Amino acid sequence: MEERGSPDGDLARSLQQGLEGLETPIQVVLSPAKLHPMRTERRDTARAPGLCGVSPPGGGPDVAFRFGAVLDGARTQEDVFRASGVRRLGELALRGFSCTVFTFGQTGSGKTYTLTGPPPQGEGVPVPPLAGIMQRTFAWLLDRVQHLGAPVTLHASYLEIYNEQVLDLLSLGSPRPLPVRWNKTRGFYVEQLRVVEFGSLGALMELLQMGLSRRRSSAHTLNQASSRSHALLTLHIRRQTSQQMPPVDPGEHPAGGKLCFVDLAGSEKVAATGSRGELMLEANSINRSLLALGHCISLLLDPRRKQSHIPFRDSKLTKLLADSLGGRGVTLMVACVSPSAQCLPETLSTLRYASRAQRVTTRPQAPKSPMAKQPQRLETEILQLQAENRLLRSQLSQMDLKAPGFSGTRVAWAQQNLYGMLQEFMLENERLRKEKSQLQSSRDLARDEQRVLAQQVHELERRLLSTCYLHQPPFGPAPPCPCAMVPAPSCHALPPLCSCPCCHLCPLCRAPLAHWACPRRELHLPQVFGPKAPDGIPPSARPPPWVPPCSPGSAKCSRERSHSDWTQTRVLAEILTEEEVVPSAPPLPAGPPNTSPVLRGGATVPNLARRLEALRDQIGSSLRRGRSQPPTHESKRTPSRALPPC
Ligand SMILES: Nc1ncnc2c1ncn2[C@@H]1O[C@H](COP(=O)(O)OP(=O)(O)OP(=O)(O)O)[C@@H](O)[C@H]1O
Repeated sequence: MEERGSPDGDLARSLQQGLEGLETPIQVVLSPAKLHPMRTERRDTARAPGLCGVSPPGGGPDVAFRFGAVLDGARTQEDVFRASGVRRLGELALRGFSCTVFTFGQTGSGKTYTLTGPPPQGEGVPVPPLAGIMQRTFAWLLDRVQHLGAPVTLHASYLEIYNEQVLDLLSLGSPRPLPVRWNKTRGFYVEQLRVVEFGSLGALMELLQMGLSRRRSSAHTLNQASSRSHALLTLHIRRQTSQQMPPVDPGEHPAGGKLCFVDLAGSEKVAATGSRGELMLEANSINRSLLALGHCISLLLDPRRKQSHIPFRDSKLTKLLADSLGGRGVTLMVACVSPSAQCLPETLSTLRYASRAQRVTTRPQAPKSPMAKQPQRLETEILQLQAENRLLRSQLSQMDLKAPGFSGTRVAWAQQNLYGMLQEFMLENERLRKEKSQLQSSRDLARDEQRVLAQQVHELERRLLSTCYLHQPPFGPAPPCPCAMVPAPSCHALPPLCSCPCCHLCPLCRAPLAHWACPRRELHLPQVFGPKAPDGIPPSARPPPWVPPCSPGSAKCSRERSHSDWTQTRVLAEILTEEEVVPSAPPLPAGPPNTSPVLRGGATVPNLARRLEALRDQIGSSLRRGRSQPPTHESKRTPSRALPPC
């Protein structure tokens, strides 16, 4: 059953339609207490849905009030639960809003009864299930949570404001006063308040029972179980996502939606209740805080309220209700009045209070998380993609119509042609790849051959010089053979000249000759083959003396190596080494400068053949000269050096 004009029909609907952030009035429902045997006389009747009229005590016309819903005393608790709109607040809390339900009215008007049912029947006696709005909301909420797609974590805190002190009704030890603090993100909050996680209705009911049994209540004339404190039970609702769920620190309120039930202590005339002593002190404290609340509500009604200061700091109650009244919360007020004629002045006062309160507006706003924004962003993206899709489709259809050349046959022909071309390119590519690999292996082979030849040339040069030295009288006797010296490593292309270590030394400076590195060789060579340089070219830039003269541009100089050159080189090497030489490679193309081995005098591979020819001539003439001259003393002593026997 749902009352017309109730919050279920107005507030929540407008919020769901995306009016978030717009000014939203506090919703008020009127709930007269059931006729009590002690209090009879009269009852106010609801003349029309949401409308109620009260006859003033001094007579005169009825005063009419309109609220979201008016529930007469014949209604059951289930009716009240359904008509109050509290379920819609629960929905909003699940969506991240901060929602508050508070009962207001004079003492004994049924505030506690409306929220939690009859007072506890004793310590340890369980709270009856579904006794009041709170239990019904708990049951509904936990059922709702179970049917949500995403997991939800639920926490509860429960406090009372007694004599202007905040006490934790769920504290593990005896409750002690807690400070109320403020910061920019949370607003007012109670420091060190215990926040308990629960996962079942039973667990929540236990928390409720614990709080109710601790809450201060006393008996006075108008109520046998009068609450002496304002009680605030808050459910913290947090819908989990995979990314966000950091653990809640002890004493810290979890972020997310909130559903807060506030059972205000009733205003009372001390004379009427007969309160004395501590009861009177409690009554004064209750009245002061309710006055502060009324003052804030009056100021919030001021259209210039943005400029005016709202004194929320005047009491603990107004601090903790600040967000519900003037902030971003959604608030439902259940005004409770007694049908008793004796209470008419208080009833009128309550109705006026409630009437003002329902003109107070808030700007409900759920905290925005990146995940909460995601659905909106995705929706926008989908819309953009759909628009792009439409545009492309229309362009495609226009292209088909405007371009007759793109007929089916032509397209098929073009496709076939392109396929054929592609195949050809692939074959060509394969051919080129094979050719490239052959050229690379040929190049590697030629490089190896080049290296072997260069080593052979070096070795022959060394032998030639050694021979020349031993058979030239101007050099005099050869130095003694330093056989004790460690021989230099032999060339890998040619075997060592002989086993004698002297053969591995420069005959002029005695430097090791494994790589033909005598630094003074250039100085000695002209003396061996000719004392004078006719052209004046420095020895380092001059070709070796055994290279046949070659005029620039002559055919011999420019010609490339022929097969006969390679054959001669091999034959010469085999004559000298008496061993088979590695087969020759085909003539080399000129390679990049840094890859060619740089031989003495800048000679490269094309010169090798000429140099070998010259070497052959020189060795032949040296040997002939050596045979015609008598051996020296040294050569007699060390005949192996005159002509290395290899
Ligand atoms: N609708 C109702 N049906 C039956 N009994 C009711 C109803 N409303 C209130 N009562 C009874 O009236 C008495 C006073 O109610 P309640 O304690 O809820 O008043 P209250 O407004 O909370 O008072 P206080 O401000 O002093 O705490 C209780 O005994 C309660 O059981």
